[in-house]
Amino acid sequence: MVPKAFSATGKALLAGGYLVLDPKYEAFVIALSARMYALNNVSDSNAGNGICSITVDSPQFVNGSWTYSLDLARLRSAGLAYAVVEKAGKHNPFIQSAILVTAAYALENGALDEYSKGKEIHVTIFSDPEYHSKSDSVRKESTNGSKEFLFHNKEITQVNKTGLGSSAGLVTSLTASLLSALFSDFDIVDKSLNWKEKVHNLAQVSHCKAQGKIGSGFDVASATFGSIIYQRFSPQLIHNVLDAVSDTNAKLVDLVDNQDWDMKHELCSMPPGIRLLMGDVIGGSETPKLVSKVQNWLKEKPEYSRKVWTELNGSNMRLVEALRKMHKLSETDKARYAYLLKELTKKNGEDIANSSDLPELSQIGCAIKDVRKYLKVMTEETGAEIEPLEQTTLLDAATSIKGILGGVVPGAGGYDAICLLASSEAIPQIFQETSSNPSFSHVRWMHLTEQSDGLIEESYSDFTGLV
Ligand SMILES: Nc1ncnc2c1ncn2[C@@H]1O[C@H](COP(=O)(O)OP(=O)(O)OP(=O)(O)O)[C@@H](O)[C@H]1O
Ligand SMILES: C[C@@](O)(CCOP(=O)(O)O)CC(=O)O
Repeated sequence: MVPKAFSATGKALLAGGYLVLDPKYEAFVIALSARMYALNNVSDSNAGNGICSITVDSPQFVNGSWTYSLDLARLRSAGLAYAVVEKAGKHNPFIQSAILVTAAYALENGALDEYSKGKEIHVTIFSDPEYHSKSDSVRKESTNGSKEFLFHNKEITQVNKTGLGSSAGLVTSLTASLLSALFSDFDIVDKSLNWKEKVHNLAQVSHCKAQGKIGSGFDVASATFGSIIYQRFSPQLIHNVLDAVSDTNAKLVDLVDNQDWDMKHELCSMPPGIRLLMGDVIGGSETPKLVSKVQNWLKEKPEYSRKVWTELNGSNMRLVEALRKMHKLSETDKARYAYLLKELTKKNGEDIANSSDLPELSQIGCAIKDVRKYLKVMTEETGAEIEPLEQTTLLDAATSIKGILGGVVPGAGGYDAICLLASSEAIPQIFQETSSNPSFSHVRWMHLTEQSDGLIEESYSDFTGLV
């Protein structure tokens, strides 16, 4: 087998936090250039017959190696939970789950038979620098200089995360890498083979299993499909598979290959010349606490909360529509488009929202203002710090800088990050202005760009010197 490398993207949920948990509403997820990579290799092993060994190495972290033995006979008779064991008893729920679920799918499709004679699959994981805090780390680059990673002197569980969805990227790229080692016809480019959908479905199941809950799945969908308008699948689909014990493998294959997931992942990207600027805010929030406060509010005030959500959803959709219109204009009227971009570098978001002569831009600015207005209502109503005062001050300060259309707290909100829409041309000027502005002293601009594709195949040789 020729070794292959796959990568999946990180994410920012620009619009649709909380609402995305309900299949009624749509959300806008931007895929970001922080990628998680999974490189595979298959070799003969000296393990006994009927045992397949899968090792996953994550060399950027101390103790980052997990080896699982798959007893294929037990896998058939007793099911997955009893047949996959990490040799040293080490725990990485996301890696274990991806192996378990992918192996069950392969077993049921006869793709593990060849491995029963003792073969070893080896996967090496790399993650781009923006996923984790940089403290106490050493940079290393590949021989051709095209990849550069941080090597930490701590275990993965001890390194601070930046909230870009490392587990979703890991599960998605690892699933692709394993499937590519197991199925000779694995191909994510040829759409007719549906492999990308299969990676997505398997990764959703694995991610839910590892987390012990069924989330909205927007992070796995965007890690696979890229920047998208996302509408979730029915949680019952995955419930049924996770609940089944003895007949899981057949149910899993049916879920992955035959069921209608009835979800939306429609490609949607930023208009050219407008960029998403992510600021990592020093501090942090606990998403589950915020979510549970919001859920209490939905129960306590069902009618009022629905009204607020209807308004918030309307604002989210106006933002998506205004961005789409700009995109279209960039193709149909290049001169007008260039003029708008020039004006954006000269004006701030507050002025733009009030500019009747720039309706294309002011629609974006007004939609962002409305999104924030309703997130603020939710903040006050629920007591969850979704857009807390400190973030309001920061976003207002950003909206008064030339070149910035406006910004929001991404995802569940809180103190983690801010997400701004800015003119690409104005970025250097924005960096300069904010570097001397005390309002931004605790903001670190992340070096990220928007990605249209989520899961892609990488060139293996780009990692020479690192593997
Ligand atoms: N490079 C990696 N190597 C090995 N395991 C990893 C790696 N990156 C992430 N993981 C696994 O994912 C876990 C982190 O997942 P978690 O869902 O807590 O964070 P996240 O996905 O980055 O955050 P968020 O959902 O808030 O964006 C780690 O504890 C580890 O089990
Ligand atoms: C609150 C929620 O809607 C978004 C959480 O997003 P993030 O983890 O803050 O990026 C939860 C979810 O969709 O799983």
